[in-house]
Amino acid sequence: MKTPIRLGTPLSPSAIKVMLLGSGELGKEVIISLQRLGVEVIAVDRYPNAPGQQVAHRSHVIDMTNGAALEALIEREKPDLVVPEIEAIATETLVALEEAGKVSVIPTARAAWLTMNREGIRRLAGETLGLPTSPYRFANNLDELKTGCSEVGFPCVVKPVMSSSGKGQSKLDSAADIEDAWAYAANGSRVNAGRVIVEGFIDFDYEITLLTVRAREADGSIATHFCEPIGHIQVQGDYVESWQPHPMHPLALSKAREIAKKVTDNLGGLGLFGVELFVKNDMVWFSEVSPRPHDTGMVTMASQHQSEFELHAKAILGLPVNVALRNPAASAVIYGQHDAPGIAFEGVADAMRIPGVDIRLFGKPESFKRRRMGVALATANDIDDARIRAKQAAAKVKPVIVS
Ligand SMILES: Nc1ncnc2c1ncn2[C@@H]1O[C@H](COP(=O)(O)OP(=O)(O)OP(=O)(O)O)[C@@H](O)[C@H]1O
Ligand SMILES: NCC(=O)N[C@@H]1O[C@H](COP(=O)([O-])[O-])[C@@H](O)[C@H]1O
Ligand SMILES: [Mg+2]
Repeated sequence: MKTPIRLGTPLSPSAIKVMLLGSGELGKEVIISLQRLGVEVIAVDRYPNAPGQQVAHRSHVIDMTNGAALEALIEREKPDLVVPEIEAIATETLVALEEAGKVSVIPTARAAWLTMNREGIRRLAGETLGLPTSPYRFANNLDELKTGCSEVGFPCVVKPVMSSSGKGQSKLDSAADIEDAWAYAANGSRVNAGRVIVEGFIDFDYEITLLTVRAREADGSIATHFCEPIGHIQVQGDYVESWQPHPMHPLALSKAREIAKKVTDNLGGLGLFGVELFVKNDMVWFSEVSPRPHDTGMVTMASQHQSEFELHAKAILGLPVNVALRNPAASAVIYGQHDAPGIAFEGVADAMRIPGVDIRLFGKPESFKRRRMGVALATANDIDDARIRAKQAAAKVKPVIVS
């Protein structure tokens, strides 16, 4: 199916219909951007009233890892574009539907399939493209994990091959940690328990997300655009703070862009990618890539003229993009802090009184202690001040249980 270049009227025969597979906080912002262009949006997730479903034209709740259920929904809705928003999708079904010419997947069904599984993208990057990565092994059981750890060496990091936001991930300092890591990975896996990657630990100076956009040019070709690097801090494999622009040595920046270009060229299609890289001096390692907006990229809602969500929406529709920075900014995560449905948030006004601060609350129907429920955004003259403001603002927002 060709990329639409003519926009329509939603809920009419001229409508451009886009189906989001996954409708969390990232999808919600993509949907808002699509809505602004009069696109008809169908939001799908595994539970009702997901953030993006609250702002879409209509929504469906299905098990997106069930290929038959996914195919039936796509056949029924006949979207022009299918936009994966999470990894845990029956991506082999998307590959088959795309091959049959029944649907167009963003950026491509193959990209969604390869990046759903750490093995797919790691072998592509490390073995096919020859990009620098941490040393790695895969394991299907405890014995294989023991062998893998001894080959990779300590410290190392064990992760389920299918998981995100640090779920099931642990750092191992010695062989004494292997059994716990295996059990933890089996619990944290989103789709299939039982296969893990063990990666050598990279003692990086800092890590970045390089948002990379493949967008249509006036002559019909596809050009690659790089946003300014986003620096971030992760705790237990989950992002807690990000900022843009992260200053980089020119050589490291050019290596980062070269890696991002190689991997996104191979994945192909149109849209925004979050390329995760580790940096030490002028050495750069590829870590992983999301063929979609990235959680650390929420900072772009405050830092860029066009946020990563607007860039994704525009690029997938075949429209031109502007990746320019507007001003330095930072983001800090607001966790639920309680296990409860329908929580409330106090202190939002106090947070917003900090100069340059804005708050986003995602509207997730149920809170968990470590579930991301909102984000504080802050602009400033430099990233240090922006980070201070964002963290202060996030700390002022108090999730409370409503009895
Ligand atoms: N090999 C490694 N060496 C050093 N740090 C690592 C390594 N692998 C992961 N980490 C740390 O853990 C974080 C999360 O890892 P990774 O991105 O692989 O997990 P994830 O579950 O895919 O997270 P997300 O879905 O949020 O991107 C990294 O951003 C980095 O801070
Ligand atoms: N690192 C990936 C990431 O941040 N994905 C974002 O989190 C949502 C799931 O949140 P939940 O687990 O709270 O439902 C996803 O739908 C996506 O928006
Ligand atoms: Mg990651």
